[in-house]
Amino acid sequence: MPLEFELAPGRMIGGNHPCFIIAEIGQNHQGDLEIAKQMIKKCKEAGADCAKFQKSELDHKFNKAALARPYTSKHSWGPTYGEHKRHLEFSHEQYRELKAYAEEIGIIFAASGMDSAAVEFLHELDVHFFKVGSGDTNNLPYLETTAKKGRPMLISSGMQTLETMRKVYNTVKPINPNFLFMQCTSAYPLNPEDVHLRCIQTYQKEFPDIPIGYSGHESGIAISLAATALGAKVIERHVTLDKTWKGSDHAASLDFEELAELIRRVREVEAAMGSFVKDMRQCEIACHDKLGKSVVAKQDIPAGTALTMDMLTVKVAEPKGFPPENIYQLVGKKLKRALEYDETVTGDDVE
Ligand SMILES: CC(=O)N[C@H](C=O)[C@@H](O)[C@H](O)[C@H](O)COP(=O)(O)O
Ligand SMILES: C=C(OP(=O)(O)O)C(=O)O
Repeated sequence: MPLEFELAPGRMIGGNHPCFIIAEIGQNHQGDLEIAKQMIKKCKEAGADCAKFQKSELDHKFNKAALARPYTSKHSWGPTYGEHKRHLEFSHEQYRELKAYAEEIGIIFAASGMDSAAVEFLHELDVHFFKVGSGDTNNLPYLETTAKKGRPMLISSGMQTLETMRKVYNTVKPINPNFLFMQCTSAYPLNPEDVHLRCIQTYQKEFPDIPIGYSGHESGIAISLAATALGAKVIERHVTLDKTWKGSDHAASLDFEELAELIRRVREVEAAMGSFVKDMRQCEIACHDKLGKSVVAKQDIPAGTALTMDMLTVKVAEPKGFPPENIYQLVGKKLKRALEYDETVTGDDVE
């Protein structure tokens, strides 16, 4: 059985617990603390379980040459990648303020630690769990030190192979049993044909003792709902105040109306998943009473006749009678009483 575990105080995930919805603010705050707070508030109002950021310690996440790389994209906040990232990076003090604000308005605060130093800071910050972004999923030393902190881990899987995910499982599992994998394809925005929802099922088969989630970078909500129907226990989606703003992730994000709609629909899909057992449901009885069919006489049939199929038909009948799924059991049975054309046949009418 897939594991259930407590992701945050009082909030279990996995099993039949409600899907945990992470609104990924990421770096869509444009480097502006007030925008970040406004977004946390909107995450809460939309009904998300968690508002999430990305914390990097830039000298740990990137080497010097990567920081010096020119970044000429229209989404760039500086001439080099380092300057771009520095513009988007909140300080420790600002993180403390954001976490306090999230707690004040009653939404779980989280951030992915984008390198081991960031994880160290988030651990000090006392986040409830660690999100491992796809960039660190094959970073085995990072996984080991993060797992040893003893907090639950949500491990994304963009840019990875199944072989690598097996290594990740074998690295984390012996240290920390409370983790899950999230299907993810790291492209922004993500085309439907690149989503590969079936990998959710691959993970469920390969790693049957952990819950599976979905981190999506597509547009719209349909694919995340399908992921829920396939059993995703955590859904993470980027959110934005404006999809047209500068920044690599805005176009692949949900606005807050879409986020609210996603959450409503996720709850609807969860309610609809129901039982593996097929049966007539209580709520179907009224329809069955009105439109359920019975066996009726296709002709006048004298008492004592041995029934044949050509004497019988199936109709919505009053009163209800013999169930059509058992009609062949009537063949050869003797009638105890005469039946008129169109009369309901009941079990009591035959010997
Ligand atoms: C793989 C990964 O980390 N992906 C993150 C999570 O989805 C993204 O938010 C990136 O941080 C973002 O797309 C980077 O954009 P730029 O390079 O413009 O800062
Ligand atoms: C990169 C991240 O997530 P994902 O890989 O799930 O998109 C993240 O959480 O920072």
